[in-house]
Amino acid sequence: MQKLFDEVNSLDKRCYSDFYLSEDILMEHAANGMAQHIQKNFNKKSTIIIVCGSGNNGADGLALSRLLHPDFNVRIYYAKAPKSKMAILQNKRTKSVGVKECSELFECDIVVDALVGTGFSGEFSDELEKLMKQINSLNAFKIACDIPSGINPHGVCAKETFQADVSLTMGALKKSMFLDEAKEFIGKIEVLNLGISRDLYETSSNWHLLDLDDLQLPFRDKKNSHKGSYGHLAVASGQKSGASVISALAALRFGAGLVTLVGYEDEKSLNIPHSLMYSHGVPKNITALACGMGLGDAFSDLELQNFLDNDLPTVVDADIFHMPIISDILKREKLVITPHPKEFISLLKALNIANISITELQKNRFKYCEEFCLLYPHVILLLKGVNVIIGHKDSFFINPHGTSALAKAGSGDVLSGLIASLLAQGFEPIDATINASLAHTTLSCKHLGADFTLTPDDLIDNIKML
Ligand SMILES: NC(=O)C1=CN([C@@H]2O[C@H](COP(=O)(O)OP(=O)(O)OC[C@H]3O[C@@H](n4cnc5c(N)ncnc54)[C@H](OP(=O)(O)O)[C@@H]3O)[C@@H](O)[C@H]2O)[C@H](O)CC1
Ligand SMILES: [K+]
Repeated sequence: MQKLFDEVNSLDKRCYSDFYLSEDILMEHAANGMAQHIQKNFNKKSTIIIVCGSGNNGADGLALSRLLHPDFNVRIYYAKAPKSKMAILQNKRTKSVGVKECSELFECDIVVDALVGTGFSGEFSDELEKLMKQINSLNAFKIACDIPSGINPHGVCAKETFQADVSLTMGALKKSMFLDEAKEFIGKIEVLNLGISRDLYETSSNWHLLDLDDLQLPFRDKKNSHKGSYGHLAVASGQKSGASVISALAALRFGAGLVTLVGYEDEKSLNIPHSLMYSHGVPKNITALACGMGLGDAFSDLELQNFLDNDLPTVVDADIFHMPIISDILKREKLVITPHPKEFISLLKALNIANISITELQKNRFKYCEEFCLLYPHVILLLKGVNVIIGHKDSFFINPHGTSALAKAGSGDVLSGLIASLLAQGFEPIDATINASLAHTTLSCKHLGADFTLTPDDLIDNIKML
């Protein structure tokens, strides 16, 4: 798990005041980190264009050029004249060692984007937008200095943002790198050391990035056990029963001792897989509930109330977010909700938190998750997206490991099944949500076929490879 920050200016300032480091020392380490990355991964004599802007991001690029010259064939492209104190100083140093500039872009091995970093605001001028298009069209390997130019600290991406293969970011991870919109531009991420260990550079943070190896799987340590030792999950099975079957099968494979579909259809007409139970009411020894997937209007209000008439850990998803009963459900303890953006905006509207479009939500995912969790501190929120956000009270976790392979009907049903399975097995709701989300993305990474071929059945099948 790694810490995430809104901004790192205050962390830099702490280095000056508490550790007696100067801006120059920090910048030299930033540039040296980038130089080491290039020296490790590319042949000497590779041709490198460093596109520099007027602020300290440009200054980082200028310092990098000095460190790589003359071992590499470096050219500076001045997109804007050096303006900040450090950019002017670095430019003098660069010129004094004889780094050459270029007035036009050309095909090269590496292009480094040091046009603008965390100081970006507004939009690019037409001229810079055209330049960025040109840079993006180069075949060169693309390295973003700190953050791709065009992503601002609030995560809003410019119309033409640098498309990095790798972002070499200074000191600590910034939250803006993990907005869904940024996923297209950010590439791989490496954090560079600024002359002090990352542990000392970083302060505390309520936001964390989940690593795949944070995953904790169910562990069967009891030798003298039976199916009841691992929980009994009830899944509401409604109009589109396939969704509940997917959830139930995922839950069973992920370790729940017993999974029962609860519905009011004729069992024989449904063709239920033989590993699942089917019941017209909630069995007595249930340890967790899952509700909403494919539910439609199959349950009467009374049937739904009966299903939920207990204080068991519960995960709700899909159709339930559009039903009036959601406001009662949100009063439950041990509740996990897993909306996708469209469901979340409908929920925010129903709860009078905000009346916003999906675009507005996607640009401000962090803010709206925080607002919801402040008002519903007992609920675990999992907001779906390419970078999943999990929130509880004032703690937030981002799972960035999802891929477009998961963009398929039924993926969400698998996720709710995984969460429900861990709830049934006794995991705390926040741990169930984090671990199920990590397992879900790990399952998609284990898929051997092309990404477009992944189905919910593959995900369930892959659970045995965890
Ligand atoms: N710990 C660290 O993160 C460290 C980071 N360092 C590097 O410093 C930058 C941040 O430097 P800063 O000078 O604050 O900001 P930038 O260089 O990113 O941006 C400011 C310049 O960008 C120009 N700008 C802003 N918006 C636009 C725009 N829409 N179009 C064009 N240009 C824009 C602005 O120009 P003006 O003419 O408007 O003034 C500024 O000149 C950080 O990202 C790191 O790379 C240090 O190395 C220390 C450690
Ligand atoms: K940049």
